[in-house]
Amino acid sequence: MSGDTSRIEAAAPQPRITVIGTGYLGATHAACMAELGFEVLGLDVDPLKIVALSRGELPFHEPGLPELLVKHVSSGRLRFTNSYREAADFGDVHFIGVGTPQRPGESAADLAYVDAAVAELVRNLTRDALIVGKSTVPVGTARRLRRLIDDELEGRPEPAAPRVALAWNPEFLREGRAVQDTLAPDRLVVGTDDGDAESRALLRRVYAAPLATGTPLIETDFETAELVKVAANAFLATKISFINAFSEITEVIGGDITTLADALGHDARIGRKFLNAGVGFGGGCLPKDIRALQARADELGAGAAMRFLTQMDEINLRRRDRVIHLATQSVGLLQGARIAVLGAAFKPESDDVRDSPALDIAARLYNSGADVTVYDPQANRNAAARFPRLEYARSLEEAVSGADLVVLLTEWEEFRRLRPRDLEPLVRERRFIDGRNVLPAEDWKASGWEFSALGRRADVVGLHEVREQVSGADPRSRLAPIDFFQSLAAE
Ligand SMILES: NC(=O)c1ccc[n+]([C@@H]2O[C@H](COP(=O)([O-])OP(=O)(O)OC[C@H]3O[C@@H](n4cnc5c(N)ncnc54)[C@H](O)[C@@H]3O)[C@@H](O)[C@H]2O)c1
Ligand SMILES: O=c1ccn([C@@H]2O[C@H](COP(=O)(O)OP(=O)(O)O[C@H]3O[C@H](CO)[C@@H](O)[C@H](O)[C@H]3O)[C@@H](O)[C@H]2O)c(=O)[nH]1
Repeated sequence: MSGDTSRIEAAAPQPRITVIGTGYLGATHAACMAELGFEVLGLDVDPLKIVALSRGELPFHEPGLPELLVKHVSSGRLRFTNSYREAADFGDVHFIGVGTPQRPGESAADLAYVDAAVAELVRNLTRDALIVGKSTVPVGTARRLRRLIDDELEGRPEPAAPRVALAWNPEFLREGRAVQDTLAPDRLVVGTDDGDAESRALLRRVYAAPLATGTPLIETDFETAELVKVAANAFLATKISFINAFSEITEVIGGDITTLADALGHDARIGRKFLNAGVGFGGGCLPKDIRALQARADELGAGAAMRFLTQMDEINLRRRDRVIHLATQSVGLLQGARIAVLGAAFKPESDDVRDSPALDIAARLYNSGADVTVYDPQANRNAAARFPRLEYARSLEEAVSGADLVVLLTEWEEFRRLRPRDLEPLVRERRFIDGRNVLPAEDWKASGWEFSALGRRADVVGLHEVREQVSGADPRSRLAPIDFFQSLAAE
């Protein structure tokens, strides 16, 4: 892709670009725009982020991005600021990539950051500009922002009033593959009002490089563009929950969930991707986006159509309960058990712990009295900021030392390569739960491990054996075993 940039550089003058909000999405977008040959200014309200980025230091983990950041900060093509005035004076095209998190205690998205960013930008604009929304928003947001922009401009003296256009260009990048997904996306979607030809033409110039290599471009209205984004995430979440729903069946009756997924995936109409059964989806996108979609559909009086998403969410969250249940069955009593949790990020190749199944499970095990040590190759710092009371190990070996149970919850390559003999000299008990279905169960069982995985019938000590273990010499037997058996019976 970078091979195409010389042609773009030659075609001066290029529009100057600002990216407002320099988190996972915005920092990636800004660096990739610079890679495509544009002069770029990134803006964020977080002063620490701006200081770090201006020094060429990426404040999060994303493969390939540090190199691009250093390259373009050094060349001067990529700069960062916290001044809206500077951004408004600089840019022809302003991408909005601020957060749209779930509102605390509600399902709906919090649009306060998007509204504030657009309002602040427009307030400072004295020249014509195209504002391009990239944040994931509920359908109807762009049309509402159009009115907000018009209201903001109303009353300005005529010669000074700039012309401000708006387009919606949702982002589909995945964390861990953000650079590739931005430079060579599967598709580009651009929503405009009334077929706004000028904005479309400008964005075709911005995206000339990916378009030249055949990236499909879908030019449509605001509503369709907004909906493509949330529909894509809803579909992906549904695929994951679909296979995980079958896990609940195979866990009872037997069967192999991975073989089932492989067999389904051979049907080209279904496809194998996103059918990996395990502890399910987390992160800063899929969970909040399906909840926000359900909430928006409810507001629009179309809630019944999206009700299945609530079920997808429930299936997803039940996977976390299943791990707690397996862990309890395995160690007999969580109170005092030493549990090593491998993984804290919501997925490998990311340090993002937003709504991470791994970290949620680790915290729940801890809250049930287990002595939990977490190890993640990249996310320990973010995890510790969220749950400072958990223990964090600097290595896999340190995490599993003396463990009564090892639980794999994020499938980093380092964990996928694990073999029984790597852990045997370190653990206290040979017990393993594979929460991502990435290890060969038979090898572990053959080495004498009690090994269970999601989507497979539990192969852990049964209730009878648990009873014996707890009433035996184990000091944990003093911790209310009666309550424990009653709670098991109640399940
Ligand atoms: N992370 C992804 O993989 C991804 C992919 C596609 C879409 N999205 C969407 O992109 C948006 C951003 O997600 P993210 O993961 O990058 O979030 P993030 O929290 O990493 O980054 C958001 C940034 O916006 C900044 N910000 C907040 N208010 C601001 C304001 N008024 N002006 C300037 N900066 C402001 C924050 O300080 C933060 O740095 C969300 O809508 C998300 O759903 C994210
Ligand atoms: O078969 C699978 C695939 C994924 N996951 C989990 O699903 C979550 C999301 O994974 P992924 O979609 O790869 O990560 P994100 O970076 O959150 O990307 C999603 O969310 C982004 C933000 O909206 C979109 O831009 C992307 O297209 C969309 O894939 C993670 O917890 C994964 O562990 C599974 O459990 N099983």
